[in-house]
Amino acid sequence: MLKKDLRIHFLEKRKSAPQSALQQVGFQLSQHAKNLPIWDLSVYHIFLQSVKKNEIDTTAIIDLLREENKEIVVPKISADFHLQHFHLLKDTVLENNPWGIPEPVNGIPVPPLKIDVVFVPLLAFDRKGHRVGYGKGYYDRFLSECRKDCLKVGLSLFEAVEEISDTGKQDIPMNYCLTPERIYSF
Ligand SMILES: Nc1nc2c(c(=O)[nH]1)N(C=O)[C@@H](CNc1ccc(C(=O)N[C@@H](CCC(=O)O)C(=O)O)cc1)CN2
Ligand SMILES: Nc1ncnc2c1ncn2[C@@H]1O[C@H](COP(=O)(O)OP(=O)(O)OP(=O)(O)O)[C@@H](O)[C@H]1O
Repeated sequence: MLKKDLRIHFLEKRKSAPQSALQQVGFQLSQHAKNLPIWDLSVYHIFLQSVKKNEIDTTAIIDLLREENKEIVVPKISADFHLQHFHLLKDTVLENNPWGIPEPVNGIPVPPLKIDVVFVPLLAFDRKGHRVGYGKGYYDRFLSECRKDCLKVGLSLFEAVEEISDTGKQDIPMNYCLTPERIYSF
């Protein structure tokens, strides 16, 4: 299937998920995350839920990262479809952007090369670990700035589709995807 069709289909499907389910899924994914071989590292990047867009609630994963004493980094939209990245500290002030995504108001940027693990927001993914996001290329660009050995863990409400047919050179595949049902390794 084509990315644009998958995007439409799964955005629509996500609209009907109640907030309680998004919280429940977040908890299930955090339980799966405990079983991934990713815990010997230091710097973990995670997105903050947009309630408005019915995204997965990532609070349980953030709590897990805090328990494990990991450095936590979150994204902020910058110019030209680029992201900047800031530490999430206890006193970090967050403000919702126009898409309902909480973002740090300020901070010292963390270079992508310092990041060891990225939890990636997904609309859909396939059996090879390719992904579909909102289609603005924010994560495509960001992941291309990370180290080759940076681990990429997709978080998805829905199970894998058979194949995304229009993947290209700039698409960086995931190492793992977590869904409510299972862990996919690629
Ligand atoms: N929670 C969360 N944070 C994230 C992402 C995400 O998917 N989830 N991102 C993943 O990429 C980046 C932000 N990506 C975005 C991608 C698309 C649009 C977007 O649809 N913009 C529309 C305007 C829609 C409107 O006006 O309401 C547009 O530009 O046309 C916004 C943010 C970084 N932070
Ligand atoms: N590394 C890159 N540098 C510049 N442009 C890029 C890069 N990667 C992807 N793009 C562009 O970004 C746009 C969106 O790509 P794509 O359709 O793969 O979206 P997506 O992966 O669903 O989106 P996202 O990265 O926002 O989650 C495309 O027009 C693509 O050409």
